[in-house]
Amino acid sequence: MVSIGDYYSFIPCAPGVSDKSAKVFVAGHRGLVGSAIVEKLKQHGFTNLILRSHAELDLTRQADVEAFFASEKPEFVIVAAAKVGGIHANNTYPADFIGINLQIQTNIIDSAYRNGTKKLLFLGSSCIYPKFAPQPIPEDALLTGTLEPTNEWYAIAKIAGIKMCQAYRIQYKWDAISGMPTNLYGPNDNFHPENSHVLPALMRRFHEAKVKGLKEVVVWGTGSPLREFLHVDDLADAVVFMMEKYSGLEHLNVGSGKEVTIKELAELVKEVVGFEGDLIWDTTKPDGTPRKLMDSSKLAGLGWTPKISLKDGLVDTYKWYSENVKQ
Ligand SMILES: NC(=O)C1=CN([C@@H]2O[C@H](COP(=O)(O)OP(=O)(O)OC[C@H]3O[C@@H](n4cnc5c(N)ncnc54)[C@H](OP(=O)(O)O)[C@@H]3O)[C@@H](O)[C@H]2O)C=CC1
Ligand SMILES: C[C@H]1O[C@H](OP(=O)(O)OP(=O)(O)OC[C@H]2O[C@@H](n3cnc4c(=O)[nH]c(N)nc43)[C@H](O)[C@@H]2O)[C@@H](O)[C@@H](O)C1=O
Repeated sequence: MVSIGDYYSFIPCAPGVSDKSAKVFVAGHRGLVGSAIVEKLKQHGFTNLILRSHAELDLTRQADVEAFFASEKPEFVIVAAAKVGGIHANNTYPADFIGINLQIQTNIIDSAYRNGTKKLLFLGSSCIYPKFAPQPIPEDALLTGTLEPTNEWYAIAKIAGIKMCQAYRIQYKWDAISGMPTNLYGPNDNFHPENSHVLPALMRRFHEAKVKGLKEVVVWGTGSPLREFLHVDDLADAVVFMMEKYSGLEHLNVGSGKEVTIKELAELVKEVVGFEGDLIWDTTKPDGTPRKLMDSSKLAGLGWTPKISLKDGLVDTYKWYSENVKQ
């Protein structure tokens, strides 16, 4: 039997982004993901990138976004702008995480469709899946169970983004696709002490402890949760790959396929940074989802695989941090 997904996965003459002079709008180009995508597009020879900083274009403002699309008419759009943060930020600012993300993605997706964009890629996150999803998590685990409470607001916004792309594909035969990255890291990450994700938070904390000669560093939770990490250059590579090769109703998982416990991650970051003191576990802080390893075999089946190991990626990120972040 042909499912609705199979039927609408094919749009006649759905264009991939192959013309290197095509106008490509990367929303959020100064962030971790957006900056890596811009570099990757340049490496692939794209010459006509449309970029706006947050100060130049506030994507939560519907009228401004509509005016921008009406005047620029980008042919391809990659949505890497969002309100993003780690477990503490998600848990502390639920209104921002649901409200800002719904506004940004809705404004961009609708304006892109109405102004003739040929293809749009929306980025979600592995937190869209139920807290106790089967592992590794297949795409069809979406909406099969209760979400992790620390990030349900953000997850609901991201699920709405996937569904909006699907609805526009079904109703308008428009080529909107979605990619769900696992936990990302790399140059240009957010190293805020409380609001960032675990990897940049620990890199900064270990680095500062090394510089100050401290004997101990506090790490949140029990250390037992498992996380899958992907270097942002691999994610950027997958994004360009999907823009060129994928046109389908279903969102695609983008992961490394490798998981570590937070304790193992902390030991690895400690080693790369060269901090020699002890780890103290603050179990008053939440662990979040116990495990979220994604099944990325659909993307692998199309021919994409990650290349950067966690160790190499950490060394690369710490080099960038040492050279670029004010001490
Ligand atoms: N980092 C991760 O581990 C993961 C990220 N993702 C997804 O990847 C995407 C990018 O995340 P990431 O690069 O990490 O996030 P960042 O916070 O590094 O970058 C987000 C970018 O969006 C911009 N932005 C935010 N709000 C607005 C606004 N109202 N108007 C214009 N620009 C705005 C930010 O600009 P400014 O800083 O000036 O506000 C920033 O440049 C998101 O969709 C996220 O959900 C998915 C899985 C994991
Ligand atoms: C990408 C993903 O990121 C978020 O989910 P998360 O994976 O739980 O994110 P996290 O990186 O903040 O934490 C991972 C683990 O690490 C532990 N942990 C230890 N020490 C620190 C620490 O110092 N900071 C942080 N942030 N976590 C720490 C922490 O307690 C947790 O067990 C979502 O909200 C959502 O944004 C999303 O989609």
